[in-house]
Amino acid sequence: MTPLPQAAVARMPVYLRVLSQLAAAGASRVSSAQLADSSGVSADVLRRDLSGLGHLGQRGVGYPVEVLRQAISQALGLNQDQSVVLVGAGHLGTALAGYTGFAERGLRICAVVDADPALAGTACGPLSVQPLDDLTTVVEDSGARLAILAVPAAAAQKVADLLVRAGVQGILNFAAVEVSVPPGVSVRAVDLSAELQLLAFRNGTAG
Ligand SMILES: NC(=O)c1ccc[n+]([C@@H]2O[C@H](COP(=O)([O-])OP(=O)(O)OC[C@H]3O[C@@H](n4cnc5c(N)ncnc54)[C@H](O)[C@@H]3O)[C@@H](O)[C@H]2O)c1
Repeated sequence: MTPLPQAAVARMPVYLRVLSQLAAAGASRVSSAQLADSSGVSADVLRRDLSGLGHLGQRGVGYPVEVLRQAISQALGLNQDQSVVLVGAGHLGTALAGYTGFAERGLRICAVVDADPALAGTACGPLSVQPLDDLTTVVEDSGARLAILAVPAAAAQKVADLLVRAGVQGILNFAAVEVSVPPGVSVRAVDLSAELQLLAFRNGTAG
């Protein structure tokens, strides 16, 4: 099967979330119109995206919810749990470590690392904080290929470098600074302030 286009991959988690909600509500089939509507895309875009997964839908009958959910999970590599190392056990890190919703999406925070010696060995969600000196071993031993950066901006690049050297290939960066990574490693930045500013602008509430 040809690889999915990047734009389609970016929309897959949204389809997956809607399908999970439908499955939880007991639905066994969904029409492309309904799935498209709930996902905020056009039916054409949805059909094109899902055609990359094989022939799963039937005209007039729709898609089988569970089969489609499995196919998307497999395409995203989520049918086997993805281990994620979390760096930074502060306010944000603690909230993320305690979030139970990751597991439902095939993601598992397997370790929490922090530079503050006072935090080493303390609880962060269900995990115990490990010292920064152990970061390389933690990544190597867990086999984690994903990491979350929840450290101050000033520390982000240094931690990203350590993570990449240890084998991490994807970083979700919450720090308000751009981090550079070598080719083959991906970074996605989360900036809630920017999202809120965008909403304020769109709603005309800015100024
Ligand atoms: N993107 C967003 O929308 C968003 C929202 C909230 C916070 N943030 C950012 O997330 C980061 C964390 O925020 P917070 O409120 O949890 O801060 P915090 O100060 O509560 O926690 C930061 C933690 O990082 C640890 N740390 C510092 N240097 C480190 C290093 N080199 N290696 C490992 N750990 C290190 C500290 O010991 C501390 O426990 C900050 O950069 C903040 O600006 C972003």
